[in-house]
Amino acid sequence: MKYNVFVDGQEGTTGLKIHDYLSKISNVEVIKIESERRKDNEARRAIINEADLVFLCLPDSASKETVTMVSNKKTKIIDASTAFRTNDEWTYGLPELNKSQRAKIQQSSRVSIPGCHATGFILAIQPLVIEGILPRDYPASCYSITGYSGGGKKLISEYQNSTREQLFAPRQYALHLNHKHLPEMQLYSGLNSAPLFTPIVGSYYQGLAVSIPLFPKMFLKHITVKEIQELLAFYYKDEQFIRVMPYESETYLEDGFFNVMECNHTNHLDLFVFGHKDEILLVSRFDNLGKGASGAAIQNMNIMLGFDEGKGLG
Ligand SMILES: NC(=O)C1=CN([C@@H]2O[C@H](COP(=O)(O)OP(=O)(O)OC[C@H]3O[C@@H](n4cnc5c(N)ncnc54)[C@H](OP(=O)(O)O)[C@@H]3O)[C@@H](O)[C@H]2O)C=CC1
Ligand SMILES: CC(=O)N[C@@H](CCC(=O)OP(=O)(O)O)C(=O)O
Repeated sequence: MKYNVFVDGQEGTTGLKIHDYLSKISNVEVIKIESERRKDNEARRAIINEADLVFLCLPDSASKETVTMVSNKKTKIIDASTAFRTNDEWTYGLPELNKSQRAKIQQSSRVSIPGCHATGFILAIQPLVIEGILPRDYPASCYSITGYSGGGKKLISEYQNSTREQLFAPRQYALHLNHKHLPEMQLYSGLNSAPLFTPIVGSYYQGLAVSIPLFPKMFLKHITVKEIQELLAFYYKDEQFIRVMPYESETYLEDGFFNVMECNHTNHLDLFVFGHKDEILLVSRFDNLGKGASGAAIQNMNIMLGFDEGKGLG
């Protein structure tokens, strides 16, 4: 059986990458809209209601409007925007979140893809909350380094068409401490409040690493840094896309430097545990366009349509 799949936002960064993945999956038929009609609501409404599954790769406001156009009860939606991630009528598309999330995704017809920074934070921290190591009122913080493709066509164009010297240096942003991923970071980490989060964009296309400092003296239980690594490795042992690196992760550094681009062009997320008895640094590394967006969208599609979860992602 072939499924009709439509990508709304087909010419955007996330949409183009989803098309790349779809081209490797035989049992989907990709329906496209003529380029000049891609913002024509009547054309979009018709095609959306013809499709078995639609990816929305649009700004939040356009996603919200588009969802109101769906009248075919059989049409499944996967939304890449921030619009529905904490909406309880939608399922959070992070299959590795806990033992029941995959089944929820499979049964759902409305799935929201997690934010890229949020993916890295939640997957690193929530096992420690669930296992009663981190108190729910832990004052968490994290910073994230991302390639500029995370900002979509506009930021890509700024980086690729400007010679402004300041673009060569890493740039912090969201310094009002109100980044749009905070609500989902709080809700799905299990913490009582959102972390203090500072993202940094660098002068490279793709690749992301979220770093989370932890202070064991604030833990609820005594646990060594090596045991934290073992706990994460056990928690994710059956997950094909999550790799928990051995504790002596320094061997994965290059002359002492971390390579933020190592997971690029894959759907993998690598988790590292650095530190010693008084200070721990968790780092999750992945491709912002892979597990951080389009790869995650395909993984969710595979679950929703009953395909092998890694189909097209290899
Ligand atoms: N880039 C990334 O790493 C990630 C992005 N996301 C999210 O995915 C969504 C898409 O992001 P991204 O691909 O980066 O963004 P882009 O800006 O690269 O692409 C957005 C696309 O949406 C189209 N579009 C905008 N408004 C409308 C509308 N009203 N009707 C139809 N099409 C419209 C644009 O058209 P046009 O071609 O005319 O510009 C463009 O093709 C966003 O919500 C973003 O936050 C999520 C995770 C990561
Ligand atoms: C460099 C840059 O601007 N990155 C974006 C990446 C996140 C993104 O696209 O947001 P959603 O996943 O929520 O859609 C940001 O931090 O806002």
